[in-house]
This record gives sequence, structure tokens and C-alpha cells, in this order.
Amino acid sequence: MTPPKPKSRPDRVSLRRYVKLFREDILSAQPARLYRAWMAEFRTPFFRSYLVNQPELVRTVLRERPLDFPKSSRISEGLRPLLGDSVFLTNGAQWQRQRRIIDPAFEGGRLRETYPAMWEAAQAALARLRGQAGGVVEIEEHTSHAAADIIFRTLFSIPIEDALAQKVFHEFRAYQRTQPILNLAAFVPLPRWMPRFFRSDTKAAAKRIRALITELTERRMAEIAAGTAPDDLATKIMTTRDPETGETFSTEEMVDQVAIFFLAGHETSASALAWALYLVATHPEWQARLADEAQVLGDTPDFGDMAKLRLSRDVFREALRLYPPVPMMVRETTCPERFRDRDVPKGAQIVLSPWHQHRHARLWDNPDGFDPARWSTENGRACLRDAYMPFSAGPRVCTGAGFAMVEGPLMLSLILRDLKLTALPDRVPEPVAFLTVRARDGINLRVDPR
Ligand code: HEM
Repeated sequence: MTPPKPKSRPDRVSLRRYVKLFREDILSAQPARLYRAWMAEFRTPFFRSYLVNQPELVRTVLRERPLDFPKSSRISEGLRPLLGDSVFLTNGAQWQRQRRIIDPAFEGGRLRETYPAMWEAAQAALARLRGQAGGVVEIEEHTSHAAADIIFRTLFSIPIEDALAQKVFHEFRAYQRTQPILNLAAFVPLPRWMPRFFRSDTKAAAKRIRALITELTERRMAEIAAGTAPDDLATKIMTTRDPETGETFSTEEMVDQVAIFFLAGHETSASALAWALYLVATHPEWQARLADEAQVLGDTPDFGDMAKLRLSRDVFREALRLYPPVPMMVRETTCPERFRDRDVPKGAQIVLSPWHQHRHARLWDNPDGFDPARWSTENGRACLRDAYMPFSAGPRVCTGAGFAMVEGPLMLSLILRDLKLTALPDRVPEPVAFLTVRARDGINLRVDPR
């Protein structure tokens, strides 16, 4: 069974129709030729954008000259009310300083220390799912809950049942419901002076979330000062000094970072895990293999087990290929460029699309098929190196990539060890790009005890 793929639009459509399609869903607003093209130019009356699929060009933008291709201000604008000057939005020296302070918290050794908190959250998620066994379950709701719980426990040492954590979680959900329109507005090829579809409830939700996060951060600042703070990611980040200046983050700067950790760290992981669960539900042979492999997991957390969950990692990697939670990233040129013998003007938007690159017909064998065994083939290995970027690449690569590659395979294994998932033939999910790649009407699976 070929996993669901959104239908493409016809090659030529009017700008008016394009904007309408874009507002509905970024993925189906694109023509099918993007799955074969090395580069595509979109000319609009207001600006030009270039979707770049050729691995060498992607490498130039992300790895070789990232400072010449900063994050597009069109995207930042829409997210700033919530994320302020977070590392996700800043550029240049400010961004470099923020990464110097944040990166040590996500290094390999720290992941081992974070593992027991992930394990606890995974057990809680499993208990919630077990409670619904014997029926049909909307899986995305469960994976969102679980991923948020993991972030709260690893960052602030509180479970999602904590009253403040509950409030943040619910406000984020409200925010996300208003977000698709805002997010698409940032991509839509309209001039800057046109209204941005900002909804007043989006701004109000952002304000409420920031107030709650400020409370959490101030509380932690006080605990650090009193010497009573737990040794978690928040404490680590808030006490790390920039090796160049010796400064730590101010409370305001930390609030910006916490906002992006919640947003980037929970929506993305939730989306990836939900699609991974759907894929194994539709491929029972892989589900059985993962359930077998999961027998290595004991009753207590042992970070060493992660190295044994190879099949689970391959399946999760394949889910990230077929349904990259962040389907597209946008950069801006700061000087005129020449790409594939074409002049690209200063100020042009460069779209890097994990969605299209991961399914590129000229790069991948069986691009639309589900085949976790591909990672041990020659083509799979070459593509993993040159055409796979669910976490982006280069210096701006996702800070949480290692974290996500532990959390995802662990959750997948634990769930399949105890539960059996069955897809419903009449409820095939339709992928759409909201803030992340989600199923239009959720992912509904039958859950039974194994
Ligand atoms: C499956 C899970 C995840 C996926 C697919 C993912 C994907 C991405 C991608 C593609 C970017 C780059 C976006 C761009 O350049 O426009 C990014 C950036 C980022 N992610 Fe993740 N992410 C995941 C999980 C996490 C987690 C768990 C955290 C933190 C706990 C996190 C924190 C961040 C941060 C802080 C950035 C900004 C980095 C920068 O711009 O320097 N992500 N992520």
C-alpha cells in the first residue's frame, strides 16, 4: 500500500487561485513537476521565489554559506508575537550567541541524563493509550499530549498534569488552531503592505502563552539563585555562560527560547510519531518486527537499549522522510546569486523543501513507497547523506535532532511492545501542512492489547 500523498495542482493556475490553494494547504498548492525538478522559479508581481531541490544547491545554502542566506523575514514576522527573539528567528551574531548557550544542553551526554524523564513520559502515554484499547483512537491527540509531556518533564522537571503545564499546553493548542492562516500568510506571495490575515485571537493567545512561560522561567531563576533548582534542560541553559562574553540569558531572552522549545519540540515530534504509527498500522509485517525488537526494553529506563532499537529507528526515519514535520524552510538572498545558470536577485525567497526532496523521483528509489529497509541499500545511504533533511542541515540544524531521534523510536517501540494497531480502510488520513504536516481529519486507528 502506497502511503497517502496530497494531490498536486495543475501546472498553470492564476495568482488568485494559487493564493486560495496556498491558504488551504501548502502541499497540494504545488505542481507535480516539483517532485522531478532541480529548481523551480515562481514569479509573482511582487517578488520571486525559488524552490531548490538539487542537493549541491541545498548544500550551498544550508551548509557552505548559511550566513549569506538568513532566515526569511517574511516568516519571522508571523511568528514574532509568540517567539520574540528566539533562536528560531534570529540571524547573524545574535543567533550565533544564542546557539553557543543552548547547544551544550542538547549534547550527547546530556541526552543520557534526559532519558529517564522521557521514559516516564512514554510510560504515562502508554497507560493513557492502554486505557482506550479495544476501540478506535485518534492518535495525533495522544502523540501531542505525549510530546508536550516529554518537553515539560525534560525542560522543567514537571509532568503535564502540573497546573501551569496544563495551562501552557491548552493555550498552545488554541494558538495552533489559529495558526495555519497566519503561517501560510508568511509564504503567500503577496506584497508586504497587504493585510497578513493576522487574527486577533492569535495575538491574544501568544500573549497569554508568554505570560505563563514567564512565570515558569522566573520561578526557575529564583530556584537557581536559591541553589534548589533541579538539574534539567532549563537549569542547564539558564546557567550556561556564553564562552565568548561570559554572559547568561536574561529572563526575557530565556522566555523566547522556552517558547520555541515548546513549539518546535512538541508539534514536530507529535506529528512524526503519529505518522510512524499510521505507517506501521498499514504495514503489519513491519509492526510485528518492531514488536519483536521491543522485547529488549526492560521495566526501567536504560539508555543503552536505544542502540538496540535499530528497526524502530529505521521506521521512524522513514516516517520523517515521507512526512517531514517541517515540510518547507525559507531563506532570503542577501546579494545577487547565480543558481543553475539563472540570475537570482537579492531579496529573493529560497524555499528548501524536505517534502519534495524526500520524494524526489530522480534521487530516491521507490520515492513514494514505505520501505524502512532502504536505509541499508546503496541508494538509501547516498540519499541519507545528500537528500534527507527532516531536521535541516548545517550550522542551523535543529538543536533537538538527537533528542527527537531518541524520543521517537523509544515511544514507537514501547507502544508496539504492548499494543497492536490496525488501520481503518475507510479512514485514510490526508496529509496537509498546518504548522507541521498533519492529517486533515486526524489519524484514527484501532488499538488492541497485544
Ligand atoms: C521530529 C522532531 C523534530 C523535527 C522534524 C524538527 C525539525 C526542525 C527543522 C527542520 C528545523 C529548521 C527550521 C528552519 O531552518 O527553518 C528545526 C529547528 C529547530 N528545532 Fe527542531 N525539530 C524536531 C524536534 C525538536 C525538538 C525536540 C526541539 C527542542 C527540544 C527542537 C528545537 C528546535 C530549535 C530550537 C530550532 C531552531 C534552530 C536554529 O534556527 O538555530 N526541535 N527543527
